[in-house]
Amino acid sequence: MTVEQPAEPKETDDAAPAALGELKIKATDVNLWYGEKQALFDVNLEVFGQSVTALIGPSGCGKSTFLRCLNRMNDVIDICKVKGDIRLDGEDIYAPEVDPVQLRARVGMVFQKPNPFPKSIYENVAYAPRLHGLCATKAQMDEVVETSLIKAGLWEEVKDRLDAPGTGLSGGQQQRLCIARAISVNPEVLLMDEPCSALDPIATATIETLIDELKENLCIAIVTHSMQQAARVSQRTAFFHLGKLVEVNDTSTIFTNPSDQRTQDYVTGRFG
Ligand SMILES: Nc1ncnc2c1ncn2[C@@H]1O[C@H](COP(=O)(O)OP(=O)(O)OP(=O)(O)O)[C@@H](O)[C@H]1O
Repeated sequence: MTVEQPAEPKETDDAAPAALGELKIKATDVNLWYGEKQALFDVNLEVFGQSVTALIGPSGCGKSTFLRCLNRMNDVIDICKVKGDIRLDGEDIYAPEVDPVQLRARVGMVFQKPNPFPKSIYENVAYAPRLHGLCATKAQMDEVVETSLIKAGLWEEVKDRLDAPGTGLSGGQQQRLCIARAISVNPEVLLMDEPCSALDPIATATIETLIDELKENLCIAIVTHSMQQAARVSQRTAFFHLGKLVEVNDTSTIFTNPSDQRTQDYVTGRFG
């Protein structure tokens, strides 16, 4: 993947209420191509801490592609080229000196399909802290594993079987295990790409409650196909269409009084 910087990054004109917390990520003029095909066009978006930003829009509009720009997961796609400027706490995440592995410890990700490693529950959570050398002793690691599982709302269900395979858990438990794995290295941002699409309504409700709790200490960006979910879990919503960010605003405004007709049509179910 190659990355080019725009000559003069433009300011975005999003005004965000102070209640959303500090500006965490600022994406300016992001354009992205898969080979010859352009998938993102001049996307400008600010993401704030201690809040949830939902990315919505019809299938193929670029939501997941944009989300993957935020922790450089697109780097692994050879044909992918990103142009633009993305800053985390003011630092350019595409700068040559930035190590993508370190970046992904700060900006964790949870995927659509729960994907625990074929290892024990304990080892799933311990993997990243070990990779990053965060724990000097077994006792410290035990504490990180327990704390992460508590924060992910899974501890009570698994504390007596930490050596059992993570893949043996139910789908909803596996997804919470993946969340525990992602938060085990204390990320500042958590990216969630349709985290509930493979789950039943009860497991979905559990994850949504968890998202609400996690946002107290985390900046969360979530891609969702469910407008009900976006309305339930997010404070801000960004509507994408054909690779463009059409509008972003507080969630209630997007759902009740959007400024663009395309947003109106999408949130009222006229297309998508
Ligand atoms: N690895 C890839 N190689 C080539 N094209 C891709 C790749 N990933 C995505 N695309 C294309 O980029 C565009 C945006 O895809 P993306 O998955 O980001 O959309 P999306 O809004 O998340 O869609 P969905 O809601 O269906 O998941 C689509 O046209 C898709 O076909």
